[in-house]
Amino acid sequence: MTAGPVSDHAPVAVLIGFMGAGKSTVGVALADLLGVGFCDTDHEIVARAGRTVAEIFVDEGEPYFRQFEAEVVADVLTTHSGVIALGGGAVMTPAVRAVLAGHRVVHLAVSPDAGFARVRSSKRPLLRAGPGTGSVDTTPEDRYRALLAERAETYQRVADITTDTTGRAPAALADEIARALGVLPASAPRDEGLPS
Ligand SMILES: Nc1ncnc2c1ncn2[C@@H]1O[C@H](COP(=O)(O)OP(=O)(O)O)[C@@H](O)[C@H]1O
Ligand SMILES: O=C(O)C1=C[C@@H](OP(=O)(O)O)[C@@H](O)[C@H](O)C1
Ligand SMILES: [Mg+2]
Repeated sequence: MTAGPVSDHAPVAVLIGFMGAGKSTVGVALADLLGVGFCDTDHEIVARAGRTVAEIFVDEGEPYFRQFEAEVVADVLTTHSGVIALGGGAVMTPAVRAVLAGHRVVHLAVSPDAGFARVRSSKRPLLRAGPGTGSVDTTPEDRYRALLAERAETYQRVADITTDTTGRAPAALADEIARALGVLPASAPRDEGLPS
């Protein structure tokens, strides 16, 4: 992936990574820290479709969701200059990887144990069994672990920066990402305890 933004209006950062890594949560913290807007592509999909992500998966199937998602990602990358959080599967679509070229892409990683603990009670369709969702022969935890293992290399390859979120607070992660991107506002407090 090429380093550096593709245009003056490019988003400050695009967060990728698996379900439960904290993209939506850390994205809000990072946008607040930088005083910029935040866009979550899943929220944008829900707003445009008038249905939840789970409803789209069940009613239309995953390929339809991925096509819709790719269109929304391509759109917000050209219109949104703040922080963007993608859904966990977005970068598995080749068209999404293509439009991410030249953007500042940050991979939020998470261990399988910590990530699954964060999402086990949620409504994420790929962790449920049924039409358009996961296999009925496996548990949600099996599906979580298998999908994470399947996607890990792609997240790593697409990102400019990777940070492990396991056991770390969203605010600390936002601070670290802003520093890594070199976009921390001048007024932000410096790290405490560093030698002067
Ligand atoms: N760094 C973190 N530490 C602990 N819990 C977190 C952290 N980041 C997110 N969470 C929690 O994990 C769940 C999933 O977070 P979310 O931001 O929706 O992840 P993603 O968008 O990557 O799927 C939420 O309940 C959120 O509060
Ligand atoms: O990993 C995935 O394929 C998905 C992740 C979800 O977003 P989060 O990663 O924000 O949970 C959401 O887009 C959908 O349920 C599919
Ligand atoms: Mg999310």
